[in-house]
This record gives sequence, structure tokens and C-alpha cells, in this order.
Amino acid sequence: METHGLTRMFGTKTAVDKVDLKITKGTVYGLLGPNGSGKTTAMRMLLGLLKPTAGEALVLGTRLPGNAEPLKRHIGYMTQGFTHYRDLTVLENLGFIADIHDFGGRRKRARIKELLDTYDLAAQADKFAGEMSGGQRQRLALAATVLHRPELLFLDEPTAAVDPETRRSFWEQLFDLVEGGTTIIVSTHLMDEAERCHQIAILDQGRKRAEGAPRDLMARVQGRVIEVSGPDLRSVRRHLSTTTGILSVAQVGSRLRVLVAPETDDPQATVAAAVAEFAEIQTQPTRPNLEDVFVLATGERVAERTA
Ligand SMILES: Nc1ncnc2c1ncn2[C@@H]1O[C@H](COP(=O)(O)OP(=O)(O)OP(=O)(O)O)[C@@H](O)[C@H]1O
Repeated sequence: METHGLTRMFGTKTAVDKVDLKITKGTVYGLLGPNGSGKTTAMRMLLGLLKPTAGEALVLGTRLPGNAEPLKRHIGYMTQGFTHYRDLTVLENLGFIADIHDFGGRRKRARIKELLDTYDLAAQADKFAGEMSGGQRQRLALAATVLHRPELLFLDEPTAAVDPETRRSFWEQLFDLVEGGTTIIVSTHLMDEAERCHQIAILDQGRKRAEGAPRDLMARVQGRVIEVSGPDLRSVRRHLSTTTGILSVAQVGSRLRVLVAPETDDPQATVAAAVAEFAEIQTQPTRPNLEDVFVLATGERVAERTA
């Protein structure tokens, strides 16, 4: 899948701004960005549901904008929230989706049985979707999305509303799909979710600000994140927040994580000098995370934007 200069305006607002992407078959590609950064709009254009204002995309050999009809058999889309019928049972929900995809008779029964086994839903088959737990409903949503064995799967913030344990097992299921050759495009504002992707693009205000494997992106920030410990950390934090060359300061437990701007030669010495007036302060470089990459790419923390 590739896009060139993909752009979408709503009135005078540019929701997606000249975005170039290249996504390799059999990988999980993450679109990471805060609310309103253009993730859903980008996905809807790639699904052929929304026409780009400018630019183009090539999705599984189909050129967009253009006739997206041939794509529909080959792609799956899990929207934000759960889109199955709460007053139908698990079996009825899957049966309904199977009918939409023209699965009939024995083929329909076999595929539904397979999905109930794969997604551990057999015991809930006759339960109303509305009465299931969040984790079970999410498994049902994924089962329904992959029923027709799509080659390309779009997941819009799939685990924003579930607990960490459910999120972990959901991701294991995604990697099982990838092993079978499926390509997955997932949008998220969660750093731990983005870290699991093979490749990510960081989106901010509709623009792509950075792209690469999470590990490579974090390596680029190596040495720029300094951990500060000692007494009176709230005062130290306030002081560092107004120091030139320091991009962000966040308290994590009994330490501060300080991100130093790229143009600064010796980040640790810069932080040490800035806190010299405080007694008993220790500084040491620490391992960067994707939040640091995001701040560096956009100048702002995701949490601040999302809040
Ligand atoms: N149909 C629409 N009409 C007008 N503006 C829209 C429409 N859809 C999206 N927007 C605007 O485009 C921008 C990008 O929205 P989009 O939903 O793509 O972001 P997002 O990153 O998916 O965020 P979220 O996680 O909140 O869905 C936002 O400013 C949004 O208000």
C-alpha cells in the first residue's frame, strides 16, 4: 500500500496534509497521533470511503481515488467502538456478517465454527453481544472483521477501551493474523501499542512528522533523555521547564525524565548545569521511549494534546 501527497480538507481545515506512506505486506503499521491528528480520516481515504482532496493511494493494486468496489472483498475495517448488534447473540452476529459476505451453507457454518474456536468464543455462542465483557466483545469484533479473510486489515484505535491484559492477548491475535500473511494498519494514541508495530508514522495536525521502526526512532533520541533524582523534585521540575534547550520534563515516580533538544551538544552536562543550584541532585542518561520520540517530532506531549 502506498500513498503520495494524500490530502483531505474539511472546509478550510486540513485534516490530512500531503502524507506519503509505504506499507509492506505482512507487517503491522501504526499511525500514532493524538485526537484530531488525522488518523481516522487517513484510514477512511485508504478504505475508499472518503475521497482525497489531493494526492493518491495504491491499495492492493487499486488506485484511489477511483472505483473502490474491488477492494471491499479484500479489506477489513474495525471502527472505533464496537459495531456489532448488542441484541443479537454471538452466533447471530457472525451469521449476519457471513451473509453480507455471501458465505452460505456448509462454508458459513465451518467458518463460524473456526472463528469461535480461534477467538475463544465457543462458550459465549448463544450469549447476547450486549451482555459480554469488554474483552469478549472485542474478540467478537475482530472475528467479525476477519470473517471473509481480508488481506489488509484497518483497526481504528482498537484497544483504547480495554484493560492491559485484554490488549496483550488482542495483539497476540494480530500477530497470528500477520503470520498468515495479513497486513495490518492500526491507529493509536497509546505508546505501548505503537511500540508493538513493525513500523509507525507519527501524525500531528494531519502531517507525518516521523516514520520508522519504533526501535530505530527511539535510537535517534539516545542520550537526549536524562533522568534526574533527588529532593524537592517539583521545584526542580518547575525550574527545568523554563530552561532553554529543554523540550519536556515529566515526573515518573521519584524521578524526572528530561528531554533535551537535539541542537544541545552534551545533554547530561546541560541538565546538570541547569540544576546546579539545587542540592543533592543526580543526573544520568536513560533509555528513550516513544513518548520522547513524539515530543521531539512535534514539540508536544501526546497526553497534553489528548487531554
Ligand atoms: N466529517 C468531518 N467534517 C469536518 N471535520 C472533520 C470531519 N472528520 C474529521 N474532521 C476533522 O479533521 C481532523 C482530523 O480528524 P480525525 O478524526 O481524522 O482524527 P483522529 O486522529 O482520527 O482523531 P480521533 O482519535 O479523535 O478520531 C479533526 O480536526 C476533525 O475535527
